[in-house]
Amino acid sequence: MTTENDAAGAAVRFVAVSKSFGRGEKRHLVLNEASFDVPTGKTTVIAGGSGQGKSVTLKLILGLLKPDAGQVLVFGKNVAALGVHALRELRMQFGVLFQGSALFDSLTVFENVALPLRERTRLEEGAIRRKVAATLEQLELSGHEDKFPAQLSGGMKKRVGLARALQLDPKLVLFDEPTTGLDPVMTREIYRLFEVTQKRLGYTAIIVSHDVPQVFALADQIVLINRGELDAFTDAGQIVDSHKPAIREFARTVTSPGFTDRGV
Ligand SMILES: Nc1ncnc2c1ncn2[C@@H]1O[C@H](COP(=O)(O)OP(=O)(O)OP(=O)(O)O)[C@@H](O)[C@H]1O
Repeated sequence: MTTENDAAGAAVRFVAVSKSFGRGEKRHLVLNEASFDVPTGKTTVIAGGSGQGKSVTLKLILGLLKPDAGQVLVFGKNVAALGVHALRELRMQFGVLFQGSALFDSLTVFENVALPLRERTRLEEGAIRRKVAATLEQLELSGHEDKFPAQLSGGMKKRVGLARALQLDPKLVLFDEPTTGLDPVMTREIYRLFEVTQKRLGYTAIIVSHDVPQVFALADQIVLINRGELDAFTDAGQIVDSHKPAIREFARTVTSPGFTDRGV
């Protein structure tokens, strides 16, 4: 039986989690007794084909969806069992960067990044200004404080989104397709800045991405989802050895020397 103490060392733990949508013949099983741990302070990449359950996995962690069976433990807490207040407290420790960057068009770069500090802390204006300036510098956005999102390139918008996600010093940062719409150069740039900030701040990162196999280079752990099956690996080379047929099938769709060398 799983207890909260078992989760020490794992920021997130999925214990035999099942999730489906629809009923009867239309029932669609997205996760079938899926289990994996997200190690604290490390980077876990979640990959899989379209519609395989990557975003559902993130939503279960955020408490936006509840499992049909099993448990999702975040920092040792069963997310589905938390009340509104406790869930809000838990989410205070999360940073989130989703596809569209979700910037407010009517706010400047500075105000977008300052928003979480204004809404969720009691910091004084001077402290807010110093903190935002420091983050903008880390993300190479100094000098752009007074611009509006419409004046920014796609890559800059993502950087502003990342700056905002990091404002509350999160312990866990969730990235859902952080490079959507970016060219390869900007994509590399975002992942470079991700690595810089993660090294500096030490947060646990979960990245959902289609940039396979490129994104595997960032991963301490790779979680693959295909046809309801989920398997976790510490090295891309191990994927072909999965005992789960649906995962081996997904590996066949991924072209990289790591796979082809192994005859997949
Ligand atoms: N609220 C919902 N109601 C019904 N079905 C849903 C709901 N959320 C997700 N699904 C279904 O669950 C499956 C997994 O969806 P999910 O968004 O997690 O896929 P994904 O792996 O993130 O795909 P993509 O890479 O295309 O974003 C899909 O078939 C989707 O239609």
